[in-house]
Amino acid sequence: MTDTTPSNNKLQGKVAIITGGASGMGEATARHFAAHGARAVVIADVQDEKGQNVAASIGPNICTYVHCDVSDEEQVKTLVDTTVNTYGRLDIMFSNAGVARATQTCDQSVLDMELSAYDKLMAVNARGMVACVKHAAKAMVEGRVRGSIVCTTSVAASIGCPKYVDYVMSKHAVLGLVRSASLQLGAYGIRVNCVTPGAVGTPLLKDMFRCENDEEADKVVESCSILKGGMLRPNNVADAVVFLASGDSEFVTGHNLVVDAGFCVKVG
Ligand SMILES: NC(=O)c1ccc[n+]([C@@H]2O[C@H](COP(=O)([O-])OP(=O)(O)OC[C@H]3O[C@@H](n4cnc5c(N)ncnc54)[C@H](O)[C@@H]3O)[C@@H](O)[C@H]2O)c1
Repeated sequence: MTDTTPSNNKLQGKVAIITGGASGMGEATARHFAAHGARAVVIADVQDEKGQNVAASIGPNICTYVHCDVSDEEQVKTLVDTTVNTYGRLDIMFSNAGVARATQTCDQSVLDMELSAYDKLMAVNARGMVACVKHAAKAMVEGRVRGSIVCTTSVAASIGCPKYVDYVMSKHAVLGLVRSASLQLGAYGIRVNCVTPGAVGTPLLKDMFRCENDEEADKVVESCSILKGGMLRPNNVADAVVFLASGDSEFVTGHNLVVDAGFCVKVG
């Protein structure tokens, strides 16, 4: 008989990697994973001091920080190999690292697109994502783990924008990756899903919308929300990632879980 008792330990004993875990939604998810009983949470990021502080605050017995630039496949492979060597397996990959733009001077509209900036952004947001899915999946197949891979895309994957063409393209690419990978990895019992956050007041959003402070970021978040009476925060996205990472979504794969306070309904 299925146990229907609600559980706060949805990830008991699991080993997880979170890219972009030093900040924003990755950081919130690292805290949620630990609170849900994960045995090991490995934060991978390029912001070393921030990442080390987050890991220390969660607790060194559960959480560790590893420097990993996801645009470098070797670093991603080393991250996954080290995790498996240390903890014996990999159950969850939350591939979440991303950047809003690669240059401060250009908004990347079609007519003034800087292709060198496009290359840099795609190297993180698209190439980095596929490197994480590839190496996590290989470790899960080799370890015979029916794991869960979750990728962060964006509402930008479902709309066109007057600027940030490279960002919009990179997030469309994540949807294609998740759909193809879920099809190919289903044979091994590995699930691949994505989470689509709406506007959330993180450093990335502040950079994209050139917000000077939290109040300006909150205004952007509010203007993107049709659900009033609250503000979409990193924790709300982390709740969705816990669902996709845990047995609660045992037969969910190839899915795009939208957590956007209604933004997509409004625009589209
Ligand atoms: N904030 C939003 O409104 C929003 C909306 C939709 C989607 N997203 C997506 O959510 C994800 C998380 O972003 P966030 O909003 O929490 O922003 P954030 O800036 O707080 O976190 C992003 C993290 O990714 C890390 N990172 C950047 N480049 C990296 C690299 N090459 N290798 C490893 N780590 C790298 C950063 O150092 C940072 O810690 C991103 O993929 C972003 O595109 C954000």
